[in-house]
Amino acid sequence: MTILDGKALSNKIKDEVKVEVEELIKEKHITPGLAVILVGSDAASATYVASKAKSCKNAGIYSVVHEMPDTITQEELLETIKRMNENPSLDGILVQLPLPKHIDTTTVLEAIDPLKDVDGFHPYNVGRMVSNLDSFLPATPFGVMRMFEEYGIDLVGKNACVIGSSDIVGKPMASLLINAKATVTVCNSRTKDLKAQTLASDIVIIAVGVPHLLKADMIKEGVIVIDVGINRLDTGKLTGDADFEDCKTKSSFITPVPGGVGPMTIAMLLKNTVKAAYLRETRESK
Ligand SMILES: Nc1nc(=O)c2c([nH]1)NC[C@@H]1CN(c3ccc(C(=O)N[C@@H](CCC(=O)O)C(=O)O)cc3)C=[N+]21
Repeated sequence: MTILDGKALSNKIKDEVKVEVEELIKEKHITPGLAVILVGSDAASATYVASKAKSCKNAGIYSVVHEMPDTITQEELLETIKRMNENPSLDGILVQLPLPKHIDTTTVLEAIDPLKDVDGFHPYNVGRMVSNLDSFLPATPFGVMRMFEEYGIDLVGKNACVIGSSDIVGKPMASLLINAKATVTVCNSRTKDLKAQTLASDIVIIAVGVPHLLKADMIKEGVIVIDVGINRLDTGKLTGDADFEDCKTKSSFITPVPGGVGPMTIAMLLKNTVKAAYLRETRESK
């Protein structure tokens, strides 16, 4: 059994990004810039945003966190995005999710310039991703794919089960696996026999937000378990959607929580920001 060490791998990627940023500065005189919009005062969101800002700073990426109260109107938010779209020194724009209920998330995400869409949530990038064209890839599934690559995990012909069909994780994850020639099943809360699906799978990727949903009796010997869940228990401890101690007894590879997929998400966001900075000249000639 091998633990997929997302923490260590994310540090390696962050070092790569640092070098890429130095090159951009030296050769093109561009310092990559990321704008993060944070609406409201959710504690978890604020923590993630602070962590993103810190990682940017360490990598030499300029970042601004634009905080807005949850009383803001949708129009004010759209106006802010428009200004950021037009600001040439901001290469990436990220609107931290979830947004307050009175704001329509789709409208907001569609307002971001697709060439600055470092989250890869704009329909333009979603469409390109599904069509296997070059695009910004959503950071979490992108990070999972990078983990497979680094640990030499071959996806061709594998049965992969994605549990959870969100726009942010499940759907893009399924797309990337399909493009990698895996055979993909996507399950959701209405799936009739989840255990039948997981037992038939070589790879199980779970992203549902239910602590310890995946147990050893649901997986076959030698399975690869990717746990995207991050749940804070009453004790304050973080735990995943898989019962790690139980599932590891049958897994060939498994990600821990914390220290698995989470840190990869931030590393791939930095990668996407560098990619956006390389597009700066393309944007300006449009
Ligand atoms: N527009 C947008 N883009 C996002 O990418 C986005 C978002 N909204 N909203 C919230 C989710 C969540 N997310 C995480 C990033 C890092 C960790 C991470 O680094 N987790 C650490 C632990 C962190 C801790 O100790 O709390 C770990 O798993 O080891 C987790 C979760 C990005 N998200």
